[in-house]
Amino acid sequence: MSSHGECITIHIGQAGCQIGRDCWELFCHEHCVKQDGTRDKMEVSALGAEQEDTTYSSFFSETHAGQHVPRSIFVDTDPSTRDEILASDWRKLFHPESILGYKQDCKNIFFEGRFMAAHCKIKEDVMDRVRLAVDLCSNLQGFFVLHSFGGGTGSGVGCEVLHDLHEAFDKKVIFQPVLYPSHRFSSSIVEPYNCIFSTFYMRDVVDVSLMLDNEATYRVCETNLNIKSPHFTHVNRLIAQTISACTTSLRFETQLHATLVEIVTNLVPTQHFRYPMVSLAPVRAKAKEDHECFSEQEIVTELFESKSVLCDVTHLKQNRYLASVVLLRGVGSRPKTERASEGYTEQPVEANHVITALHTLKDGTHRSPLKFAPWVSSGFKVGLVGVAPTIVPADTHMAKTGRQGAMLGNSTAVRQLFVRQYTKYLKLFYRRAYVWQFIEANGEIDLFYEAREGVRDIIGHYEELLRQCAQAENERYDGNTIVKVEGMTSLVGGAGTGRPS
Ligand SMILES: Nc1nc2c(ncn2[C@@H]2O[C@H](COP(=O)(O)OP(=O)(O)OP(=O)(O)O)[C@@H](O)[C@H]2O)c(=O)[nH]1
Repeated sequence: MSSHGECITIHIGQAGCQIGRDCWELFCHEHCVKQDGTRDKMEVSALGAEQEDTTYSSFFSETHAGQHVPRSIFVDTDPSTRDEILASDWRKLFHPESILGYKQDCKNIFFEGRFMAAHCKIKEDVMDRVRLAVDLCSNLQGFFVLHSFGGGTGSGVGCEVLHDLHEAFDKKVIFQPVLYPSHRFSSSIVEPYNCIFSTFYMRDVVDVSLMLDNEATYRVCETNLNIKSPHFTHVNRLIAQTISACTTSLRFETQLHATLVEIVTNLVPTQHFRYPMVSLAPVRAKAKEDHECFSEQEIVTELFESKSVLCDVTHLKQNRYLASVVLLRGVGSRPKTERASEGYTEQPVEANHVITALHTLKDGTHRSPLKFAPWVSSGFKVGLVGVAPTIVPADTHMAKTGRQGAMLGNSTAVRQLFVRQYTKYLKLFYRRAYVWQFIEANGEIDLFYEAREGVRDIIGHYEELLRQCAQAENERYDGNTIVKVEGMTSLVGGAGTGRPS
């Protein structure tokens, strides 16, 4: 039994399942679970203090045979995802019936996904597996539902599953890491339709949508990991590392608690603003492995820099944070003169240092201070775990560091993602381009208008919030950007950030 309560992960569609596989591979390495699901006793005892830590049972259930089974469900309409998992080295890890595959994909169409979910028994199958997984929990915390908004399965099947999940377990947290379609790296022309429908239909059934996109993740792979032309393997490993950093306080004994409920409570001031971005730091190339050590101050500062954020937003400093959750893990930094072999003793990350670092960032004395909405007085939730991050052996690009942090930041900057997809949607819909395919897949033209209005409302809430911030700070909102009364500095200007007409 887990002291924190259990979490069930659901991976939907190709992107959700592929990233899910990488997440579980990493979790297994972190908790010394081997490919066949047994725990490596030698590795566990080498970890010392971690030996007694059974918190990992929040993500793994243990059978009488000593097998550790992920509390997870994989579902894709395309049969190849299931076949790939069952042919991989990790096939013994997963319960075979928790990997669901069907006959054909959803052709990139949201309504096809919804139709298949209802008529091919997909959501019944998923909910059956969910109920079985819930029966194995003694104190379920909630669900992680990982999928993309660009494909038909991730969006359409995801939407149906989330509605059922919300209805059946309305008291449990639903935490949704979302791969939002990105500016340049889209794989289909109808992604804006899928994305706007998903954003609209899932807005009331999920507690938190953690926004990630391929564009920013590719950029971090290129700039921080020095990978010349990254592909999904690299991107997925980085996303898995980020999700791992976001869940450490749920899987390890903590020095400072951050349960799923606490994370959501602190992060979401109102239901309108529940789209935090996420960042990971430090992310360094292997070649720099022994050349840097990281203090709490450095990690915290880097977490709030736009180069560390895994969704493609600009003008971070000119936007406003509503809340943020900082999750740090690791042992002491490794100054060059104090290598382990030379009597170096491990010091856990210090809670006081982290909190001081956060306040320095906020109080205006820092070289690039953070700006919160004027009525937010504290704004930080901190979680700490004294276990160093792990890199999977196959990852030859990322340096192993003794410490790592993730930041979930609820910022008005996220509005840019909605605006970009909304603008693309309007351009396509103005010409009624590709609409017939959505209608043929059981969509209705009215739903296009409804979704458009719904997402416009979401964007409108962020704009109203910025207007209120401007008023409270004695600045001026000019209908599109906010300008300083003195000095006329643009607050939210920049390409792709304005509101579409
Ligand atoms: N990071 C990452 N993105 C992916 C991966 N596979 C697909 N994507 C992105 O996800 C979006 C498409 O979603 P998919 O998950 O492939 O599609 P699906 O949900 O399976 O839907 P259908 O193919 O229509 O059944 C595109 O923006 C792709 O660029 C992956 O393994 N990793």
